[in-house]
Amino acid sequence: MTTPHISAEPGDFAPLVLMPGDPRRARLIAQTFFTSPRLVTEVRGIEGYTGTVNGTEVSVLASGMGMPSMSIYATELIRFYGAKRIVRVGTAGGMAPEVQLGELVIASAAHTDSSMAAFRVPGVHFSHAPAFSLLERAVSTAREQGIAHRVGPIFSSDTFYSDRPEQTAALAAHGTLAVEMEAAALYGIAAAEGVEALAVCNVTDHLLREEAMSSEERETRFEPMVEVALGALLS
Ligand SMILES: O=P(O)(O)O[C@H]1O[C@H](CO)[C@@H](O)[C@H]1O
Ligand SMILES: O=c1cc[nH]c(=O)[nH]1
Repeated sequence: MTTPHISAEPGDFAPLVLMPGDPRRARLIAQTFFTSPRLVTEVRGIEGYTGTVNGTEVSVLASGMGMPSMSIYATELIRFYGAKRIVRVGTAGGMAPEVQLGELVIASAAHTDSSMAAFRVPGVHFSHAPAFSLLERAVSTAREQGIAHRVGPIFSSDTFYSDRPEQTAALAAHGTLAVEMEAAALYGIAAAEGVEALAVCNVTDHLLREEAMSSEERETRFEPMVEVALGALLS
């Protein structure tokens, strides 16, 4: 059995899955952290690998960019491949003034402008939240390993090139730490499907300041983020 977007066979994916947006980051994560990684899918260049970490099977699958793409891959992973815990390992732009490049943001909630949110529970402004168990373990791992991090709400946006500085200011004024483009969809799908999800993001630029990592740094500076994500997934 394969799906329209994943060519893996049943059993090829572990129940524990890391999801970066970027397929090259998926490959680098597998090469860096997994013992005996094997490629299990590469439809559309969206690479997925399964290997072991400290003897436990773990998979990584890129989500692509944006909530429609994340929704396709997360739904197929859960419904057809038995994923039970998914941790997004992404990049994000700082929104709150205190957020610094290179820090991790562990998302305790995800606001969104996605129209998908309006259809999740009709008539309700659905709250997109992670599994507390994953959140708690991620925070403990970051603390134990001395990894700079912040915990709080993020904004999952449908727009990368936003022309609405007033929206950024208002979100920051409401305690929003950073912006990315997938976490709310993952949290909504996980809630609907009865599985656990979390997003941990590396801050690679800042919307209020002229600061940004290069595209190479965005792709390669992921190790603290993955350590924290694995701490959450494997405990
Ligand atoms: O680095 P990833 O995980 O792709 O995450 C962020 O980067 C992309 C935009 O450059 C969006 O997918 C956003 O969510
Ligand atoms: O979605 C994203 C990701 C990184 N930086 C941003 O500004 N936006």
